[in-house]
Amino acid sequence: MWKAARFAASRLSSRSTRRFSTAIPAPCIVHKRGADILHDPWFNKDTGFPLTERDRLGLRGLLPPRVISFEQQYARFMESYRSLEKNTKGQPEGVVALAKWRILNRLHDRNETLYYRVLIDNIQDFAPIIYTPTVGLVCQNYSGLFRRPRGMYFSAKDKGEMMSMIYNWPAHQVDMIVLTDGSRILGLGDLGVQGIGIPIGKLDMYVAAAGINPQRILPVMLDVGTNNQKLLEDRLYLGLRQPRLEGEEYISIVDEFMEAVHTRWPKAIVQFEDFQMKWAFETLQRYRKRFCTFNDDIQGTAGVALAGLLGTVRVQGRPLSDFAKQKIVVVGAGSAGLGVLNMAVQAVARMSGNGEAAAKNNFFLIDKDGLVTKERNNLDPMAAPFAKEPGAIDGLREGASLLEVVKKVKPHVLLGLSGVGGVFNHEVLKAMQESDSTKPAIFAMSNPTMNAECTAEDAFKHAGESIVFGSGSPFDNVDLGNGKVGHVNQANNMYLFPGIGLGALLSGARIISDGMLQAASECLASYITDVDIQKGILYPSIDCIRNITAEVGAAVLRAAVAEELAEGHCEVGPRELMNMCKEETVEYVSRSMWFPVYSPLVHEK
Ligand SMILES: NC(=O)c1ccc[n+]([C@@H]2O[C@H](COP(=O)([O-])OP(=O)(O)OC[C@H]3O[C@@H](n4cnc5c(N)ncnc54)[C@H](O)[C@@H]3O)[C@@H](O)[C@H]2O)c1
Ligand SMILES: O=C(O)C[C@H](O)C(=O)O
Ligand SMILES: [Mg+2]
Repeated sequence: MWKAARFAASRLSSRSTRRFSTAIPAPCIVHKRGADILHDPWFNKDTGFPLTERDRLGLRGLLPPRVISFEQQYARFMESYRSLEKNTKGQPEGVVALAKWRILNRLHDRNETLYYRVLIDNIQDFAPIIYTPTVGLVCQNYSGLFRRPRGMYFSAKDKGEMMSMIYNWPAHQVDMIVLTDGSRILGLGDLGVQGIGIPIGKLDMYVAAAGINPQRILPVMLDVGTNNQKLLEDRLYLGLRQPRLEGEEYISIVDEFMEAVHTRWPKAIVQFEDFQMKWAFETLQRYRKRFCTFNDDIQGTAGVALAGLLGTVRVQGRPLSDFAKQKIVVVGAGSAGLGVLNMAVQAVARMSGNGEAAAKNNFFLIDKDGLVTKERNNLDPMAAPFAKEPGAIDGLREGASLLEVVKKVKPHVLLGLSGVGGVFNHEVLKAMQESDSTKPAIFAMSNPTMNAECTAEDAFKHAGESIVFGSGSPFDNVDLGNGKVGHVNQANNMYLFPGIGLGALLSGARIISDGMLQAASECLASYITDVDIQKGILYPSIDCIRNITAEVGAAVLRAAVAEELAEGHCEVGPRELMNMCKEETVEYVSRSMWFPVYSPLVHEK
């Protein structure tokens, strides 16, 4: 439905933004003419070009004569989307999902203003298409789906060329870059160049949730080869047909890219996404003090999970300080699982005041070889701090199975970031009924849907109706009968990364500190009201993602100011940022968000 009120509000807010004019550009005047404008999705208004613009931009005769309003165009698109939904009813899920992705992608290719407007207004319906889970299917089928390029591709063959290549990007300013090497796409593994779908989807969320101007986003693929044999043998594969670079060769490519980006856009924020674990940690350590960068899978996920864990304590009706007493089993010792453990342990240490060593006691880490203990051969240095003394819990040996651990530990929380669908099987879920909590939490955070550790339905069916449930990809709420509903929370880093990026951008901080990330997580945790918490709701509805992002962005910005990292953005300097109270900061962040409306393309005479 057309959101007239919001439309009016956006116009009002863009007027009042003048005070801090940052993200909203002056009326956009185009230098292109005729068909070139119609083929440029940023400027194109399709049948919406008014007659004056048709006259002065050489468009007369290139369009049917009737001028259609933005509202009518919007309604027309939604009508075709709804009829596609109707016509594909009963067809296999994947076929329907890809058909929906195609219709949205065609609009994205043609008319960005209309695309982002329908995305923002229908985020609940469209996020599962442009983001997880459909984006996973899109990446898997990318070579077949490819029509037009989006973003930039830097390959191992471009070594030595990146500094000049970066100037091939047509936009003068870039604020937000999402970068992948395609090595761990969701739980789907190495998809090589096909992983570009992930940066595209994440940046769509940046536009929808954080109001980053889509002219200033850049999805990037670093193609250093692939170890996926099937892709290497696929004649349609569009990436380099060579095994992945390793060691120095690999890192020199990433170094060159980071230098090139920093040279052209020193203030751009680079989000690392879906890198295999070794490079995720290595690149984070290597760049986080030199560039404004973060790793979403390690740091964004950690913040969202921590907010969910704190919410769980509230659902149990206990004071937040009881978080230190929660026994938490983390399944998956990769970039995401270890990121969560690091942040959660720091939070416990802060709350209990007993230091990090003691804080680790209640956390248990399981990977593909079972319980991680100090007896593990070739113990990964990143996992080592969380390895248990063997026998620390009666009878639990190195490599104990998930079921054994759950039965012995009786955890308050079972949190999966393993990428393995169904690993929380019926037995494991049943064992959670013996948890020491009356309202245990089960987080099946792996993506996409088929990689979730369990389904929502199975969780409520086997672990009991009193559980709190979260999943990385969306599931429908579960009907428990007698009018009762098992609430499904989407525990996905989409609740934080847009606010982290936007807050960092507007603060003008040179780096993204732990304090800024902690502020983001705390802000999300406190967003939920006690009334929602009573219903097992840990995260707000995605429908209000812009409001959440404004709050999170403001929290990040204020943390940057408090740590004296903020250098300001555009005309808003550090002193002005410092003088803003909390409410003014939230207002500033909200008003800096770009909102899709057609801008005039010619000066009024
Ligand atoms: N919900 C979110 O916001 C979110 C964020 C980040 C990652 N994820 C998901 O988490 C998953 C893992 O991501 P990652 O970056 O940590 O991957 P990763 O490859 O770095 O780590 C995967 C870990 O799972 C372990 N594992 C594999 N099989 C297992 C099994 N049968 N039992 C227990 N552990 C097993 C591996 O040993 C490894 O430690 C992916 O599916 C990803 O989509 C979700
Ligand atoms: O992409 C997502 O939906 C979340 C996360 O970044 C992931 O890698 O699974
Ligand atoms: Mg990711």
